[in-house]
Amino acid sequence: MKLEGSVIFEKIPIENTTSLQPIISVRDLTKVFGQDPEKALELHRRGRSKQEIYEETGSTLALNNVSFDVMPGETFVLMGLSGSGKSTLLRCINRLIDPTEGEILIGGEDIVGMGQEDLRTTRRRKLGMIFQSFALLPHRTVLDNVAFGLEVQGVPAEERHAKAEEVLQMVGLGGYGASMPGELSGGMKQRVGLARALTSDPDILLMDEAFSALDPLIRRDMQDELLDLQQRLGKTIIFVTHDLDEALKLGDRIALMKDGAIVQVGTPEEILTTPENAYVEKFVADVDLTRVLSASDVMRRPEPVAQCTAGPRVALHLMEEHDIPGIFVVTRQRLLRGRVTLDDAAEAVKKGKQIADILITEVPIVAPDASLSDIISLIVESPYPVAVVDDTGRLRGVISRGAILAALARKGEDINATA
Ligand SMILES: Nc1ncnc2c1ncn2[C@@H]1O[C@H](COP(=O)(O)OP(=O)(O)OP(=O)(O)O)[C@@H](O)[C@H]1O
Repeated sequence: MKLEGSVIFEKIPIENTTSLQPIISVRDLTKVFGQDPEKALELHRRGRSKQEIYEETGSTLALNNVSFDVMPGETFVLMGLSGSGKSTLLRCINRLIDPTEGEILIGGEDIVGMGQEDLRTTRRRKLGMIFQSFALLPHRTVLDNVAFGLEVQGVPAEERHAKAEEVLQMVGLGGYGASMPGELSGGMKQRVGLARALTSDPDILLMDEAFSALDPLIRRDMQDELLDLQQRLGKTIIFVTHDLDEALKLGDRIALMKDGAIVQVGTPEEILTTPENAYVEKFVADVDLTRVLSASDVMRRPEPVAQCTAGPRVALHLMEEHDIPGIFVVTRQRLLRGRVTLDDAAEAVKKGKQIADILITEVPIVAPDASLSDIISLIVESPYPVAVVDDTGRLRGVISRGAILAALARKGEDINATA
């Protein structure tokens, strides 16, 4: 048996995503509300602010040169304060609002220049929309609400009801088809909204503050449900929210908006740890990092210390020399067998045992993507550093109590350093 730390911790090749085409491409999108968009745009090109443009023309520059791509299967969150342009941007994507300038490609098709017939087809086949207000028809049953889109398309009753029943099951509302919307709680109503958007099996879900009207607990349930659905169905989601916690929880990437422009696009971690300007920094200042960081963010990569055949005396010497509190033993670079502490090694030397004889096998193990808030008590209570092991059994890293504090302090410093 060999004692190895992590000589083998080469980077795992990340799935090659460069060949993927974006499912949504937004380029230089601008929207002016009001009588005089030309004048407003001209002032905008001359560098006038949103406020100045409004004062001079009475028109509102709601979107200001917005560009971004969304990849298939991604949850892309539009976040920002009230009035920053999130809803306008979302509604331009399905053309509930016509942009003033710019380009939006959905699956390579230009939706801005599309005629009404093609637009209807694209909306039906590719885009599902979910609103904060649920927008259910109060005098129709849940089943008929969910089947409504199919009914409009002329799908026969039996077929559309079967499909509606299937999606109701999917969102956890099997058996509620005969209920009326008024009999349902807010969370259930929003499940109906979700089911209705899913009936036509669109590639893209556009969600506008979809959970904002719900009680906090129900809201959390719905967020979990959405993550679960997304995992199962692989939809592309554009999710509008003004709530940073929600954005951090749901978003693969987040676009932070201000005054109609995107101020930063990045993963939740990038937004938190490398804010591009003072506005983003202020926005994320109060975030609880333990909820965002995962085990792999705070773990220390284990170093190889010795061959197992060297015996406990060598291990003891190396551990003392390098101030290593303990070693994990890894067989064939994969299987975590357990752990030897400095005391154990000293004991083994005294008794002439082999390291293999004194392995502690009940080592706490966590997954690399476990959130720090979920594992923090385990780490604090564990007498040993916790092992981070991936689903192939490979030891990816080690988290000690000190490592958490160090990581949190480091993230804090990173954030301060970018001020
Ligand atoms: N139909 C409209 N006519 C005129 N101005 C509008 C219209 N819709 C939105 N606006 C303005 O455009 C700007 C962006 O509004 P938008 O609703 O997109 O922001 P938001 O970030 O979604 O805000 P909220 O979270 O409050 O909905 C705001 O200044 C708003 O007043």
